[in-house]
Amino acid sequence: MAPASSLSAWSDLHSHHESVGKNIVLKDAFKNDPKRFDKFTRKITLPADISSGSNGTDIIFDFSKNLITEETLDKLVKLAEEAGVEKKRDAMFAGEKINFTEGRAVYHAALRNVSNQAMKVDGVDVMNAKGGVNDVLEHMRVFSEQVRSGEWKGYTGKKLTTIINVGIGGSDLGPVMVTEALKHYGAKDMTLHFVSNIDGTHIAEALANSDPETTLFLIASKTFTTAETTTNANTAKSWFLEKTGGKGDIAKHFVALSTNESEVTKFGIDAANMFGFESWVGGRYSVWSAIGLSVALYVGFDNFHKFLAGAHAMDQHFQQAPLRENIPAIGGLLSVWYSNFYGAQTHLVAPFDQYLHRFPAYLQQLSMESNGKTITSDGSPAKYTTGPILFGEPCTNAQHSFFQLVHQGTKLIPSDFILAAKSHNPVSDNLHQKMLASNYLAQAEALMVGKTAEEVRAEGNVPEELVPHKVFMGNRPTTSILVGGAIGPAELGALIVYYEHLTFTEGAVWDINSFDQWGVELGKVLAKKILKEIDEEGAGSGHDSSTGGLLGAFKAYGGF
Ligand SMILES: O=P(O)(O)OC[C@H]1O[C@@H](O)[C@@H](O)[C@@H](O)[C@@H]1O
Repeated sequence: MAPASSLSAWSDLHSHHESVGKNIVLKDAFKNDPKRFDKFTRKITLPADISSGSNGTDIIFDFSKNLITEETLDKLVKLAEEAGVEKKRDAMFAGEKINFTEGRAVYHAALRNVSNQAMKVDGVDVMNAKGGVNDVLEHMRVFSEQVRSGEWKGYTGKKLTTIINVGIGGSDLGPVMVTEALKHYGAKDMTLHFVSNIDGTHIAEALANSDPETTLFLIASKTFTTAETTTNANTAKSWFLEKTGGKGDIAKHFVALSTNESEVTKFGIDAANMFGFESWVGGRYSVWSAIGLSVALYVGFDNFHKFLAGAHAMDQHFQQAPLRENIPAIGGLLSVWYSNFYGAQTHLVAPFDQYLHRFPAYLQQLSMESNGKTITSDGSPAKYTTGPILFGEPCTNAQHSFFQLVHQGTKLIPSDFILAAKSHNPVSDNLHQKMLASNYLAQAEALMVGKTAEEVRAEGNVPEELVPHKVFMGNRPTTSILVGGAIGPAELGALIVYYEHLTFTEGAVWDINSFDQWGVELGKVLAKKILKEIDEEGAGSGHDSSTGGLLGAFKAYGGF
């Protein structure tokens, strides 16, 4: 594929930005067009049998407070067509090896293919093959039901009620985020810990509160070679054997979620207690795979299945909807519009939902590990900016910390706000929910309308020198996502996949490989070398004076 900047739609968008885009005044656009909300809002309805309420849940994506006209949208769609977004999407769903730097298919959609459509990689039916998607799901169902019912017992015959997931990156962030998001559905007698950091504090704190007789360890690692995970897992194993006086049965208390059977058995976990997946599942897309076992254990397999089904519904929408109606494609194209034509560097995602408090952290890996790339498909550096810096926190908290910059800073920060119409906790007669919703609406409105100097003056009693400080520029774009019910497993699945395919669309336009992550390697290699040097005499070799100086100081202060 050609670099995005060589496409005719790209230059066309540049002229369009000059003549139209940069002059759009959103509040006027709304005044001039009473139908603007309808024109730029898209909706997906999830099937009733998987939705959190008794009717199918609508999820509304209101794109109308973005800096676009109908013409802009047409031109962005043209860009997607010229960049081959649909062709690339179809290649992904056909199991082609679109991860071209690793020679792999990108097939996480197969993991949530609950309608069991034929999906093949290299001619192999990944759904029904022995050890394939359906077999692993069945293994997860049986195991999660046994643990939840107490039929699966620890070595002294007790039910396992503490789950410690040991994993990092995609083998941590998805499970943490989803179990937090679905806490309302979680087993009340279960305690979950997610240990990821190599900082010994993380595993120590989890173990300090755990009883080896009732603890189940999930060692989650696609490769089973990640230093943090293998080290934490070994520490957990030693603790378990020590606490049980060598009588603890590893087979009853340790399972592995991985693609690497030989490393799993080397670690001491029986292959029968391994939940597998394939190399075509990228780490940041692995919550749908065996890596999601903690989710299935916590919320039950039926809910895990609904989670997959909600994701599948968004997959089908992405596959079938024409680009102009295609929700994730529009999200991705807007990101390109702001990144490449307005010079925006960031993408804020703020869920007005406490259960979604780890959602932005999850999306950081999804977006930035996927599209934090410079090199395009022909090996040359992109002549344009690529992946934005994604950040966020739940609201209303974020409003009281960094929203100052979003409202009055010098940067343009395209923002997504997410709200569920129904709360799982309608306390104080829904007062909290109404206040939450009023903030969700008010923030997007305030960012758009701003406040002029005249309006500040009209408030009265404002000394003239303070007027400029109280002005809000406004015209700051937001996308408002409204879940027309509560956020249950299916709704959450669909929301995640919206961001997955948004990220896909961005990468497809930018002509980069969104599916490798070579950028995480260099630091790992250097850390290995330095680890050895900590145990050797001196301050290492071949380092710059800063690294060498700090290494020496660390050893001196730390007593190493
Ligand atoms: O699941 P494992 O193989 O332990 O990898 C954990 C994480 O490691 C990082 O370095 C990246 O490669 C991530 O994409 C991955 O999710």
